[in-house]
Amino acid sequence: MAKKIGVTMDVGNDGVAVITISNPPVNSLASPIIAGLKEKFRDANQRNDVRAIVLTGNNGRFCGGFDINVFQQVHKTGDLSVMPEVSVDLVCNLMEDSRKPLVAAVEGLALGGGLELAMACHARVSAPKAQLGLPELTLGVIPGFGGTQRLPRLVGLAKATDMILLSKSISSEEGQKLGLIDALVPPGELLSTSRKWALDIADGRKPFLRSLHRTDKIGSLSEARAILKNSRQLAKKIAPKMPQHHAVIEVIEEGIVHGGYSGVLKEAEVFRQLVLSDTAKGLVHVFFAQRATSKVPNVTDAGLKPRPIKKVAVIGGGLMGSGIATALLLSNIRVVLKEINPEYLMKGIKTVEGNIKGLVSRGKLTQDKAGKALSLLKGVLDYTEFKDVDMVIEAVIENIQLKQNIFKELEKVCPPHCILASNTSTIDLNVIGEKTNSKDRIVGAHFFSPAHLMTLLEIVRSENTSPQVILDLMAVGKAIKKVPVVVGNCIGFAVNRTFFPYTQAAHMLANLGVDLFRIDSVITSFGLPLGPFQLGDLAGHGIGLAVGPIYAKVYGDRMFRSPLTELLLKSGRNGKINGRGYYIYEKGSKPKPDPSVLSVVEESRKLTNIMPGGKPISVTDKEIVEMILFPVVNEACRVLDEGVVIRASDLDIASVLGMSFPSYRGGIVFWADMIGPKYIYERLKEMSETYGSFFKPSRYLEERATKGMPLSELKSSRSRL
Ligand SMILES: CC(=O)CC(=O)SCCNC(=O)CCNC(=O)[C@H](O)C(C)(C)COP(=O)(O)OP(=O)(O)OC[C@H]1O[C@@H](n2cnc3c(N)ncnc32)[C@H](O)[C@@H]1OP(=O)(O)O
Ligand SMILES: NC(=O)C1=CN([C@@H]2O[C@H](COP(=O)(O)OP(=O)(O)OC[C@H]3O[C@@H](n4cnc5c(N)ncnc54)[C@H](O)[C@@H]3O)[C@@H](O)[C@H]2O)C=CC1
Repeated sequence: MAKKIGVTMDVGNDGVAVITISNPPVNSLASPIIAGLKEKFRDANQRNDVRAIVLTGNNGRFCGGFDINVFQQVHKTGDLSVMPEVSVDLVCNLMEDSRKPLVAAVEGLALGGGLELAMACHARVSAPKAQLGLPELTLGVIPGFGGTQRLPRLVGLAKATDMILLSKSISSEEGQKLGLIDALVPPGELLSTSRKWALDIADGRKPFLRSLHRTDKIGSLSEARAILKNSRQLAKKIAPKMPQHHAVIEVIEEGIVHGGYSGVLKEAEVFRQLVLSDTAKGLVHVFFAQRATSKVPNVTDAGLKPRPIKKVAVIGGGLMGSGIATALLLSNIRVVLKEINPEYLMKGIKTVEGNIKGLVSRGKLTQDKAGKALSLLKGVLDYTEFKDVDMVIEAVIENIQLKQNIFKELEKVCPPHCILASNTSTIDLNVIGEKTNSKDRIVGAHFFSPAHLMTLLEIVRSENTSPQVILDLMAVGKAIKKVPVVVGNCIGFAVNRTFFPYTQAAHMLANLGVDLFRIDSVITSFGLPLGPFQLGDLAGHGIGLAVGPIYAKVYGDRMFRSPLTELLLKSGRNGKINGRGYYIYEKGSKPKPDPSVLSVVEESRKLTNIMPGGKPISVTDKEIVEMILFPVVNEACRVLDEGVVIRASDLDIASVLGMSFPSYRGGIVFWADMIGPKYIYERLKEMSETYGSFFKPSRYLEERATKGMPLSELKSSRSRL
């Protein structure tokens, strides 16, 4: 069915014009909608039969803000002229300064430009539980329709800066307490109350308030400056590298010092500058990339419906199993947790309890909800309870034979509809299911540690996995608040495979004589939360040593074999787990670089003997970034070439959510395309000539560089999906 897009105006016998935005699904402010609003407001202001105006949105949603597709259009073309003039022309002149009173009738959500339109009205009536907020900073821009000026004037400066900097939404109930919402009424009374309110203003029974002209909530200049000082500190802490967080405070300050209208003008200017920033390009890409993961060809378009998953068995209550169980319980899914003996079972259950209590103590979960979640957990030592489970997620140790035996057993004890998922991080799913006749219901459910907090869920599909099973797992993933990304079956799947050169490149640099703490610091300055050495400490070096040979078996032609991990373990350093790795870990303090580890590095350097002429190489910070991340891009190219992901943006989202690649750089492939395949290819070629085949550019990269094509443009030839 065609989407009904437009703005309508109905004038009632009471003299109230109801202007309604229709642009499914969220009534975003696309250019025709903005043009329609201008036309209708002009019309309503001119018509003699209109005494007052109500603005609302169709289908229970007021408005989800400016159309983000327009940002993407600007990013593609660099042409800002497609951005309509809204802030002064529509919001100030036609709406706020209108002689006829205007009331916003809010339902569902008023976000970004949506809330900004509502704030330009002379009163706001809302249905309960509407979501109100200015999330523009998450897109690399600032509120651009006057929100930086009107929100502080309606809710106070401290609350407004908090909401804007943290992109935090509030409910209409909280909005009413703060003064953002004037009346809260049941949905059925929304329009009638709003009409009456508008007429009350017209007849002088209620005040005609223009938000931009208000000063009652701003306080004195010195009070405002103190709040803004705190906001600057907050911005520095939460977003040191984001231009929009710092810019928005300047814009708010302009309005405080020189008045709201001056603030609006500065806001418009800064907004247009930020739209073109690389940060906005990256974040807008991530917004759409995340939503695109919901569309899986031959699965989500196959006319299938997800089956209900009410009871799930998790096998293994170790690090991953306990985290997965936690995530399921928190979304009200019954969990059977199986372990091998009572001691390990108790440990697993205690870990789940600890995870849930941690959320309560951090204020993220109420005691009631925690109790409810834990009541859904049952620990077991055999398969009796498996007779009516809808899904099993196996999370035992990474051992092929053990997993094969478990899946053979599962086939016997689980009902025929039950999904059989493995959380393996490296083993081929075909190998895991080799001894079964249930290959169509075997699937990878690859969570990231800590599984109850990390949002990525890689759904690994073998050539036998049925579309229904994929769809069901996607639905469960969403229900437990993960972002499911469907990927193909290969060693390391999409994320671990793409990033296996990350640690190896860091080891190579350390063996070439570069200080490992400098490498970590350069990589964190680039935007990853941890450098490769600290990340290794966190995962534990035992794991690194165990998976090394698995990768070597398939990707051995492009591996750097570093003795560093083995030497580190020999010297009693397993990372954070035992308090010592490259860093020293003490309770209550930040990890400290351990200078004594340098003797281990020296030993490794002697064994590899790769320093040219026995002398450490000299590299710039930029070269460090390139030597570590270009091999990752190179492997990403192979992942794209082999069709391990459906689209390049899936790998972007997976790198952001699974590896914490900075979202403001748009993900690994987006970042590489911003730099340009040609440059990356040439640099890798130089590096491979100097340091060997680890850096050898892939065929895909070479082809894209030669043809001048972006890496993200896939040929759909060799898809595994
Ligand atoms: C002038 C300014 O100051 C600048 C702005 O307004 S910038 C925009 C500010 N607004 C926002 O940031 C809100 C962004 N949207 C959201 O957070 C969420 O989509 C939502 C809370 C509104 C709804 O969430 P949801 O119900 O889970 O649906 P969700 O899947 O996210 O979105 C549904 C569809 O609407 C689209 N959509 C949502 N908001 C949109 C927007 N503002 N513009 C364009 N498309 C939008 C999504 O891309 C998605 O499209 P597909 O179905 O084609 O993938
Ligand atoms: N550790 C990590 O960061 C990640 C690990 N994985 C994968 O998850 C799986 C589990 O890893 P971890 O939780 O780290 O291991 P772990 O060693 O912490 O836990 C494994 C648990 O499985 C139990 N177990 C073994 N055999 C069992 C059986 N037959 N029945 C029931 N329980 C059994 C063990 O007693 C142990 O408690 C592995 O396949 C691993 O590759 C996946 C993503 C990340």
